[in-house]
Formats: sequence, structure tokens, C-alpha cells
Amino acid sequence: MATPMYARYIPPKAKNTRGKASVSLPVPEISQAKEQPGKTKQQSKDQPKKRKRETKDPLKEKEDDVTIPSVLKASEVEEVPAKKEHRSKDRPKKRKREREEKSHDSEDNGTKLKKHKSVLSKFEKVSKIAGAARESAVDIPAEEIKESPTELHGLTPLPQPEPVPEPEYHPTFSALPPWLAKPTTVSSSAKVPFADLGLDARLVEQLEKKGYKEALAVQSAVIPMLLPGLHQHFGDICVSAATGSGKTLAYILPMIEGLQGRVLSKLSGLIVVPTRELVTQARVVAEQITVGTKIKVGTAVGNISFPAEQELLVKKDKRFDPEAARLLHDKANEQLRTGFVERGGIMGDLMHMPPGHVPHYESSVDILICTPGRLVEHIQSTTGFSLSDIRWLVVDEADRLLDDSFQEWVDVLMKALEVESTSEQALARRKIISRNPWLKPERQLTKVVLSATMTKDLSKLGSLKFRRPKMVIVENEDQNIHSCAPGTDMTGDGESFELPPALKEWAIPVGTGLDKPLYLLKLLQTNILSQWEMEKTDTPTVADVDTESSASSSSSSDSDNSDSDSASSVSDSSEDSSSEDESDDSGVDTKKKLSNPKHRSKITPKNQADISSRVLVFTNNNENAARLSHLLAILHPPLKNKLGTLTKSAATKSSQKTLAAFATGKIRILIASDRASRGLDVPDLGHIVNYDLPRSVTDYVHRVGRTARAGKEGQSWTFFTKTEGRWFWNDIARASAIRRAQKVDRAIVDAETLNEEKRTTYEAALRELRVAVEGSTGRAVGR
Ligand SMILES: Nc1ncnc2c1ncn2[C@@H]1O[C@H](COP(=O)(O)OP(=O)(O)OP(=O)(O)O)[C@@H](O)[C@H]1O
Repeated sequence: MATPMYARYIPPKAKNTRGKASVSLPVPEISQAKEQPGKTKQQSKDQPKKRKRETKDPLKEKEDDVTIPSVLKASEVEEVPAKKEHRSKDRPKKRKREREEKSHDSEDNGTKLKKHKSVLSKFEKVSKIAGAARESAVDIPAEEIKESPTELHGLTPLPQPEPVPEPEYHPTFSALPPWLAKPTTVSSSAKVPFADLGLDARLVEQLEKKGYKEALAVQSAVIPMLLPGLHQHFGDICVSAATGSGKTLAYILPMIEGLQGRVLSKLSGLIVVPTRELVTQARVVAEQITVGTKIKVGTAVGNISFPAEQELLVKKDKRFDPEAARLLHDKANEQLRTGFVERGGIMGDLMHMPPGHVPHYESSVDILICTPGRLVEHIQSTTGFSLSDIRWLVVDEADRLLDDSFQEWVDVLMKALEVESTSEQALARRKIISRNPWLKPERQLTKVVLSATMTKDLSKLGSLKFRRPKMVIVENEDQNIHSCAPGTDMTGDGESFELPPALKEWAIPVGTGLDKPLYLLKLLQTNILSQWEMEKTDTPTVADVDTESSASSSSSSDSDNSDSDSASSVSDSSEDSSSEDESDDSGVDTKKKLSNPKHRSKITPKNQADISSRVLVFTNNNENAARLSHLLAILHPPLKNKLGTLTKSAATKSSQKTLAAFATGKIRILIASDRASRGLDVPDLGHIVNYDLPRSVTDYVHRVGRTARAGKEGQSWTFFTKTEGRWFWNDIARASAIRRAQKVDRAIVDAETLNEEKRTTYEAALRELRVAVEGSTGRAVGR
């Protein structure tokens, strides 16, 4: 009796009693039994077993699945427990009836029908109970009850609901402090005449002589904040402004204005920059502005010996002060007694002093421009080098410098700045201030921190210990600014950078990258250098090329200006050749064929001296720069005297020579490592080539920022290989962190059209280079 009732017996039209619910039920086996009276008891006993076996068949199972719902109506499911209860109560009666039936059966000659009658009577009872239950339930018209159509499914997964999109998270708070979260923004078009900035007339005149008629946006915003007046900010300033926007004058002018009346030299302004080239560059700007004043500008970069640099920075003298002399001598005696004798320094100098005198040190410079490494050396080892009178501290290229933990320069500098001045005037003033606390403190140190890619990392900025800081951001408010993430501005929590508005960026696919030198040669030929520049020197033979000294030789040699008419060795058939797009990026911007004559420089005697047709080529390391320089010189010998290299390993003097030659146009192609990517200002530089892809977004921003400076036009060309394409387009060309006025366009260089002779020369050059490098270092050379 374990089989449920509905499984054992299902009546033919179960519930159509009141013309309401009409449910078609499976044909009941009992009726079959009725119709087949010849079936034996054994057969009917076997029936459940047979069904059990049948249910093992999956197809059968499916059939059951389909039929069962029509049987299992809610009212009937509820009937089962009701029936059970009833049965347990009526058990004695039932047995009695069964006995009666049995006796009747025996009377009826033991036919099977009697047994079925008992089952039928049970069913009638159940039906009565179900009928009563149904009467108490709400009547539903039969036509409203529809059988749900059977859905058949194959093996394909059932359709799933659309995933609910995650709601966009717009924090109503910022993790940054208010001065960083809500910076002061300045439009890059907000220019003001220098005379309106509160600068001294002499300074304005000096600037006009240089051809600067009005202050650029960053200067118009920052100078008034640093000078006494209505807009003065009593605290420190962080500045974020695009490359070439004029940040150098924005900090140098107020510093010079503030120190003009100075009679005695005191080290009052300290400018820290990352490279020696930038020290030299900032010094040139400062010296141009200080002409006619007593302000002395010094540098510390390590291009001369350390003792020589010490002498240049600090003047040593003697001062009659018996009391101070006695104290110092006591200290010296104590050191002798304990054995801990200080070598050099003030104790060393004391030995050479006449009785009653002490050594006296004075700064030889008012403004010091230096690299962080050399600064730390002077703080730690130069006697009399004191930062206690510093009023201006400038950290240019701040994000780069704060990344640099070299010699823990920030900590050393901050400690040195905390040391109070021990000069007599300072001591006297401190005495007065202690009695009159409302008086201004003796020294007010203002920190100015600048970059085109300013960090918002508090852990880095915090190391500079700002006092009431303010962030100033200069941004282009042009509606056409292309920012891949709509609404990206420079004031959010994330870091975002702006490119110069007049910069045109191009991206050039270079296949696997194996023939990059040939691509570069073709690009120089078609779009950067004029034909005159490509061909003007006598063509030397491959053997003539001095690989090691191409940079220095080119900087010193003044190329012969004969207007050579010799036929170009570079094929110019690119116009009709169809270029194949081998890059893997998708949906890329307009493709431009660079061999189109309208992109070419016109060959006229006039533009022979056009220095904007110079190019700065960036490689990823010194080795690549030297190798490329060598290959180009062999590939196209007329370029030999127009090539220079600028790498970290080059001596300061040689780098300065190379840079000067590049600035004056003697060198047309400067191949450099990332050393040249920060801050370098080469006036009217027209082109940048990223021969190797930069390693980061910030590197890209600084590299391309060497052109299109101070509102002038410039172009950048970035080579990308098949494997680099995705990164370049996603992280640089369409990066939400970069705001640009013009989108990056794709350009095709037909390096294939370079003639066979060039390819043969290229192969020969590679072999020669391999032999040269393997010979000297035992290493293999790639291209
Ligand atoms: N007021 C001005 N008018 C015209 N030109 C200017 C003015 N001020 C500066 N310049 C020129 O702008 C160029 C860029 O200046 P500067 O080197 O200070 O830029 P920068 O913002 O420091 O760039 P980077 O971030 O790359 O270091 C220089 O060649 C400079 O001579």
C-alpha cells in the first residue's frame, strides 16, 4: 500500500460533476482491469512492480512528468491526509466491510471484480470528501481554467534573465583633503599682461626684451598668489599645468621679485629638479631675469669636483668672537679627551683661526638650483651650507622627484629646513618676537610644487609637510576636449593630465617591430625632414661612419651647406603603394598615408634653415639610443652629421654640447632615452617620435610634451608593434586619464617601399653592429 492512491487509480473524468472544472485524466488502469476481466490476481499484483520498472525508463519518466500535474490538483493533494485520517478512524468498519465483501466474494465465486468494488467504494468515499471540499471552495468557471501548454526543451540551456546592472557608484564624499579635492581651476586661456601682476617695472622690461608680451595662464594665476598683495596666498602651492605652459617663470619671477632688495647674500631660494639638464635650463632662465640685480644664482649638479662646488657655494671667513671661540675650543678639547674627534667641519677650520676668532660662513648664492642627490651631499658634508634662511622651496617635476627615494632626500631636506638660523640678526629678531607674539615670524617658508603630471598621492605630498596648501590646476575649457571617459576633468579624485592644445598625435603600426629603423627613416624622409636636409651632405661610405662618436662629432661639426642635387637613395614610390594594415587594434581613427605630398615639407631654400623640422626620437634605454643612432647613420649616410644622442651615461659637458647643437639646428635628429622626456625645453621643436613605446601614461605625456610648447604647434609620432597596439590604444590613445584637444590619428608608413639597396644596407649594418657588440661584450644584438 505504499503506492499513493492517485498512482493506483485515476478515474476517467474525475471532476466534471457540476459542469465546472473539466480535467482530462489518464485512462485509469482500473477501468482497463474492468474491461479485461480475464486478468489474474497475480497480474494485478504485479502491476505496481511493472510501473516501478517503467519509471526507470527516462522517456517514461518524462511521460509521467507530463501526466502527473493534471492529476495532482491542489484539492486532491490536500485530500490525501484527509483520507488517511478517515481511514485510521474507520479501520474496524473497513475490516468488517472487507469481511462482508470477502464473504460476498466467496459467494460470487471469488471473482476479482469484488476486490475492485472495494477499491471503488473507497474511491467513492474519497470523491465525496473531495466534493465537499470543492463546494466550500470558490467556483471557477470551466472556461477560465486552461491547461498550461507543455513546454518542451532540448539540451540548450534555458534562457536566463538579463543580469541586473550594478548601480553606478557616485561617492558623495572624497577621500582627499579639501585642498586636493576642490582645487582652484584656471582656464588655460586666462592671460594677463605682466605689468598687471604687480611685478617690478625692471622685470617687466626684461621680459618684454625676451619677447614675452603677456603672462601665460599658469603665470597669471600663480604669480599673484606668491607676491604680497590682494591675491597673496599665505601657504604652500601645488601647481598642475600642461607641459610647455610656462611653469618655470611662474615660480622664478616671484622669487626674484621677493629677493630684489637684498643687500647681503643669503641662501633664500632653493629649486630642486630631477636632472642636470634641467638644472642648467632653469639657471639660464633665472640668469636672464636677474640681469641688473645683485641676486646670485648657483647650481649644484656634480659637473665639477665636490670641493670645488663647496667653495663656490659657501664663503669661508673669520669673525672675532672670544666667547664663541672659547666655547668651540672647550668642545674641541672634550673631543680630544674622549677620542671622538670630528674631522673637517667647523672643528677643522677652528684650528686655522687666530686667537679669539671663530670661522664664519656665508652663502655665495641667493638661489640654488640643484638635483636632489647633490643637495643631500651638501647638506651632509658642506660646512656652513645652511638652509635656515630659505624662504622659497621649489620642487619642479614633483611627481617624479617624490617617486625618487634616492638617499631619502625629502627627509634630509625637511630636517635641514627645520634648523633655525643662528645669525645674530636672527637671534635678535627671535628675542623681539618672543616678547611680541603678534609680530610676523622671522622667516616664512613658501613651498611651490609643480608638474604636468601632478600626483594626488597624499603619502608622497605629505612628506613635504605643507602649510595651508592650495592646489592650482590649469585646464583647457575648450568644449572639444577629447577625453575618452565623458566628463573626466582634472579635479576628481583620480589623476588626469592634459596635453598641449596644439599637439597633433599620430600612431604608426610597425608590424613586428623588426624593421623599425626603416620605418623611422621613411618617416623622416616623408614627413619630418625636407629633401634638402635628407641629402645635403656628401654621402660618406659605410666605413666612414664612426659609430661611437656620432653625437659629439655631429654637435661639433658644422655641416657643409652645399645644396646637393644628388639623387635621393630613398624610393619615393610610396604614394601609389597600398599599405596593409597589420595592426591588431580595432575601430581605430582615421588612417592617413604619410606619403601624401600635402604632408611633405616643401623643398625650398627658405626652409633649409627651418629649425622646426627637428625631431627628438625617444628610445627606452641608452643602448637602444646608441644602436639606433649607429644604424641610421649607416642606413642613410647623409644623416650622419645631423644625428646626436642624449643618454644618461653621457658626460654633462657632452650632453650640454649636444643639446646646444640641437637647439641651434646643427643637429636635426636627437635620439634620447627618457632622460630627455622631463622638462626639456627646446624652442620650436616640431616633432617627437616615440620609437619605443613609453612605459607609462606619465612618460608619454612628458615625452610628447617636448613639442607644441607655449601655444606653438607640434606633432608626435608613436610606433607600436602588433603586441603593443592594444595597450597603446586603450591606455594612451583613448585613456580617460589624458585630456587632449585633438584625438590620436593613425598613420601608415610604407617602409616596404624603401628600395632594395636600403634593405641590403640595413642587413649589412645589423651584421656589423652584431659583430661590434659581441666583440666587446660577448652579447648578442637584436634590432
Ligand atoms: N609669457 C610667455 N610668453 C611666451 N612664451 C613663454 C612665456 N613664458 C614662458 N614661455 C616659453 O614657454 C616655453 C615653456 O616654458 P617652460 O619650460 O617653463 O614650460 P613648463 O610648463 O615648465 O614645461 P614642462 O612641464 O615641460 O617642464 C619656454 O620656451 C618659454 O620660453
